[in-house]
Amino acid sequence: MPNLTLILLAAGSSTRFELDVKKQWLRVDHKPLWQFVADKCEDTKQFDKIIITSSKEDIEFMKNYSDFTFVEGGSTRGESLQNSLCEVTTEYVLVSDIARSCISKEFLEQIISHIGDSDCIVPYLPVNDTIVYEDKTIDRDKVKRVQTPQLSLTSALKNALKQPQEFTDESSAIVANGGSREFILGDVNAHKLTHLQDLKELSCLAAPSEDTLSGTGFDVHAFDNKGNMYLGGVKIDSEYGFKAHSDGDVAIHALIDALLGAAGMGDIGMMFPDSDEMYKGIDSKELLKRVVAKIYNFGFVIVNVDLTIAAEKPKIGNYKLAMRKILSSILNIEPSRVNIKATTTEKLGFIGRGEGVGAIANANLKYFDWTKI
Ligand SMILES: Nc1ccn([C@@H]2O[C@H](COP(=O)(O)OP(=O)(O)OP(=O)(O)O)[C@@H](O)[C@H]2O)c(=O)n1
Ligand SMILES: C[C@](O)(CO)[C@H](O)COP(=O)(O)O
Repeated sequence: MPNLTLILLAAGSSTRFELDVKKQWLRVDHKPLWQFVADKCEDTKQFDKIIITSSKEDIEFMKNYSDFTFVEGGSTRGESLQNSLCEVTTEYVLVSDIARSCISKEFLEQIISHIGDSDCIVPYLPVNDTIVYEDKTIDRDKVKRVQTPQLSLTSALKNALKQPQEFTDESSAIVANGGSREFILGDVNAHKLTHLQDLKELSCLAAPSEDTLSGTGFDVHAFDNKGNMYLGGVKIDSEYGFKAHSDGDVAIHALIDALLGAAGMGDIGMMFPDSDEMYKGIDSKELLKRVVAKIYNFGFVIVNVDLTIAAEKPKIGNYKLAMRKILSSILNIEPSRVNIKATTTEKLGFIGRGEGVGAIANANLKYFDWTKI
């Protein structure tokens, strides 16, 4: 095995992709795109270590999927690279964009076979179109479309990145610092996923699995003799509220846990710790909105939810339709896919004694089907 670390840059915000789902979280069968790429690279058995840079909000969730080394990225590709390089101890480092999702084993091996030939080995594609630069047609044979992965001498890359300016690829930084670069022929399959239409160029990506993922949630809150009462996002006509760190909307809390459960994203306490003053008295609809945004960002769509509110008091019947409407608008699904049920506990237990309210929720998710756009 060469003395080599792989850095996969995946901390971008996917802005130009223009969908709720971040491109790194599109599913290829059941794997997120970033894991699909990383597993494929790992299968080559060429790397001492594989580092994945990721944004702060994605990193904890990524750790649930695999054992790669995860490093928090920065606000630019260059910053993300710098952060990852701190973890590199091998003589050479291969850097690639996670967005170059169809790089093949053969292409990786081809690049690695040039190890030591230069400070940086750079794949490129020739340009076949006429190129006009500032209204002047220039010699296209002198123009190259630079790709990743790029193979660098780690010390040369670390030194090059000490320069103050921002570079769009590794080789430009190394050359600007007086280092050497060798171009090798690139691969059309290393096409970068930037815009939606790029998906058409990435034929290695299998459609997402059609699995339905199901989650449950359960929560209880005791009554408090003061405050407002909210249930299912609706203000209830009541002289008392709930004891809670937030507004105590037990139905939304159960729903959040059902959604997080279906997505494999832990629970409400992990996401919004009740030790955090930031969430004191917070409107639970706000918490639900944040969870829903993450669910869509991470490549899921919500199929339906079903909520049961167990309460001796207050009576829920007159509020069910309002709950259905408000929750469906937050979940971004049809009201018909949000079911609200209410029950008593036949005067049994703390609910029966009228000490508080319990709620159970179920949520079903599917993977966002990017093949249908
Ligand atoms: N702060 C950043 C910005 C980008 N990248 C990574 O660098 C690669 C190239 O960036 P690009 O394809 O432009 O991805 P995004 O930055 O996510 O896209 P956009 O510019 O549309 O937001 C991607 O794999 C991206 O995840 C990164 O690790 N850290
Ligand atoms: C490094 C790179 O992939 C080479 O073409 C490219 O510069 C990075 O992509 P970005 O869109 O500029 O972030």
